[in-house]
Amino acid sequence: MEPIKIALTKGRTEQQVRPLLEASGIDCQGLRNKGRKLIFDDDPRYEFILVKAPDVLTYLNNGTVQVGIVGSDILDEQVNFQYAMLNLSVGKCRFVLASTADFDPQQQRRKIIATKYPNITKRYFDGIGEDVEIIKIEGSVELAPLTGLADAIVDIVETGNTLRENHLKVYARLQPVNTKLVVNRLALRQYRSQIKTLITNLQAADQKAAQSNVKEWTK
Ligand SMILES: Nc1ncnc2c1ncn2[C@@H]1O[C@H](COP(=O)(O)OP(=O)(O)OP(=O)(O)O)[C@@H](O)[C@H]1O
Ligand SMILES: O=P(O)(O)OC[C@H]1O[C@H](OP(=O)(O)OP(=O)(O)O)[C@H](O)[C@@H]1O
Repeated sequence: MEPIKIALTKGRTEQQVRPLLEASGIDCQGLRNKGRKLIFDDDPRYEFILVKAPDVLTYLNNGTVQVGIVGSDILDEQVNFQYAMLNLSVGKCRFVLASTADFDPQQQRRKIIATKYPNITKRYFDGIGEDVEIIKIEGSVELAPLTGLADAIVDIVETGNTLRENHLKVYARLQPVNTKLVVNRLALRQYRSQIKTLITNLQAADQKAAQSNVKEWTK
C-alpha cells in the first residue's frame, strides 16, 4: 500500500505534534533526530514532509500531499478553505488587537494596523464597521506600535510574555487558534480507510495527552 503523504508545519507545530504522532503508534525516529532532512518515511504507512505553515496548503491544494497539519491561523487567513478534519489540543493561542498603553481605540484618524495576517485583520475591522490601513509584516510584530510603524497590531498571543515584556496591552480578543489536521478532499475518497485510521489514532492520543495535561494543572 502507498504511504499517506503528510505536510507537517515545521517549528512549533512539529515539536508539539510529534509526541502525539508517536503516542498514536507512528514511528517518528527520523523526525526526532532530523538534522537538515526534510522527508521522513520511518513508518512505512506515512511519509512526512516538513514545510513552512502557508506551504502546507499549497502542497495540499495541489494534491502533492493528502494530509496537512497546520495552525487554524493559517487556515483562517485563507479564504474558503474547508477541509479541517481534526482539531488538536495543541498550538492553542488567540488573536488579539494590541498596542501601547496610550493607544486610543476611539481615535478619529484612520488607524494603521500591522500584522502577519492581513485577511483576518481586515475581516475583524470590517466586522466592527471600521476602515483601517493594514501593513503586512513578517515577524516581531510587536515592534510596529513601539517604533511608530503602526497604531496597533493584530497578532497571536499564547502566554502573553511577548506583550508584557514589550509593555503592550490587549485592546480586543479575536478568534482562538489551535492546530488542525486537514485533508485534501479528493484524497479523502481515494484513501478513506487509511486516513480514517490516522485520524482515529491521533484523536485518541490527543485526548489522552489533553487529559493528562489537565491532571498536571490540577495537581
Ligand atoms: N506563541 C505561540 N504559541 C502557540 N502557538 C503559536 C504561537 N505562535 C504561533 N503559533 C502557532 O504555531 C504555528 C507555527 O508557528 P511558528 O512560530 O513555528 O512559525 P511562524 O511564526 O509561522 O514562522 P517562523 O518560522 O517564520 O517564525 C502558527 O501558525 C500558529 O498556529
Ligand atoms: O504570548 P507569547 O507566548 O509571548 O507568544 C506570542 C508570540 O509568539 C509568536 O511569535 P513567534 O515566536 O512565532 O515569532 P515571530 O515574531 O518571529 O513570528 C507571536 O507572533 C508573538 O510574537
